[in-house]
Amino acid sequence: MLYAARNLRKTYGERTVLDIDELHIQAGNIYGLLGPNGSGKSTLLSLLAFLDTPSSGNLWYRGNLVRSHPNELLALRREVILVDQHPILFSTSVFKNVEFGLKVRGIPARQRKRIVEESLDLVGMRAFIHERSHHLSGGETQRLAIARALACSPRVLLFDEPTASVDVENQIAIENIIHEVHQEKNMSIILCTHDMLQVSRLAQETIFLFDGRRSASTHENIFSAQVYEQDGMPLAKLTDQIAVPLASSVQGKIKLAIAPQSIKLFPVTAQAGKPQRITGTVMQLTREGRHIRALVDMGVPLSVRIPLREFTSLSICVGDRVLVDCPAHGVSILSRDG
Ligand SMILES: Nc1ncnc2c1ncn2[C@@H]1O[C@H](COP(=O)(O)OP(=O)(O)OP(=O)(O)O)[C@@H](O)[C@H]1O
Repeated sequence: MLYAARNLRKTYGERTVLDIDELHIQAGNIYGLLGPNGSGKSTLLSLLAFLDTPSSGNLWYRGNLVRSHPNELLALRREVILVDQHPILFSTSVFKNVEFGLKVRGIPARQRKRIVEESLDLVGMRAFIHERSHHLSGGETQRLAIARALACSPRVLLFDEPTASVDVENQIAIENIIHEVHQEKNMSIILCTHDMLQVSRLAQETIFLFDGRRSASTHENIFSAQVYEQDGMPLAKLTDQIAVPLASSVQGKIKLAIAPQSIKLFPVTAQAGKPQRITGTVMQLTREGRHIRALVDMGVPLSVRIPLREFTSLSICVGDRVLVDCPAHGVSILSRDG
């Protein structure tokens, strides 16, 4: 077991922002860490990277209880490296940025040069070795940060939204790097992201956080909504134009999740029939095993999971207008006072 945690809490003043009863993370896997904004993902990553200590509860790393003694934490930080979404680089050369961690570890100069070159090769950045790091683009900066982490041969790599601020080309490059590092070096990886598709492409396991707590199921399509009644039926208003039906009657503001597999799409020529059907545009279609994941823009983005056979008979393409049906049984209320 790589990590285990019990009753792990982080509080700021009166506010508990992370409250994890139980967590087990196996070595050698890629874990996707998902959750809406403010759900505690970065807080959990900081604890797992030993950059912060919990307010209460226990964390074990490779079977040993983690204590908040500075020297012990320092030793653990050599095994676990967090690649931040906005890496802080020294305003020197790419070479010196990657070399720094090796110098700190007392690696001799000739060996350092070889390791820096190999690490830059791994991320396709060897040609930038003498560039000033502050001249790099967002994607190159992220790849340099990965090379800097890899140079130190960590046992565990943690990524905080590695592709959030990069273009598609760099996103593909970074996903390939993560995949190769995992395959070739058998490194354990925890990847915090908002991108469900990225998780399905890269991760074997998923951890989902909601309001600082672990959630048993992976909620997607999370919205804040105002509940109202129409003809005695409870509806949740997502935007001025969009409302979805609820299975139970509640009042006020709520936070809800719409299960992607419950949503039905129809060609826009089909009769709308029910008033809750909404129109949207298909923005992206991706194969996920025996399913197709469709990203539909209906004013707000909606992720839809369609069995392959059903999708084939639908014959919809990217750019098509579709009718969207979100049945009440697929809408779960996550919290009141949304
Ligand atoms: N140093 C801090 N002091 C006070 N509150 C904090 C501090 N750091 C984080 N928080 C709060 O803890 C909660 C969880 O934050 P965290 O950054 O872990 O969420 P997240 O899931 O990573 O969000 P995002 O997806 O937006 O990055 C937030 O409400 C945040 O405001």
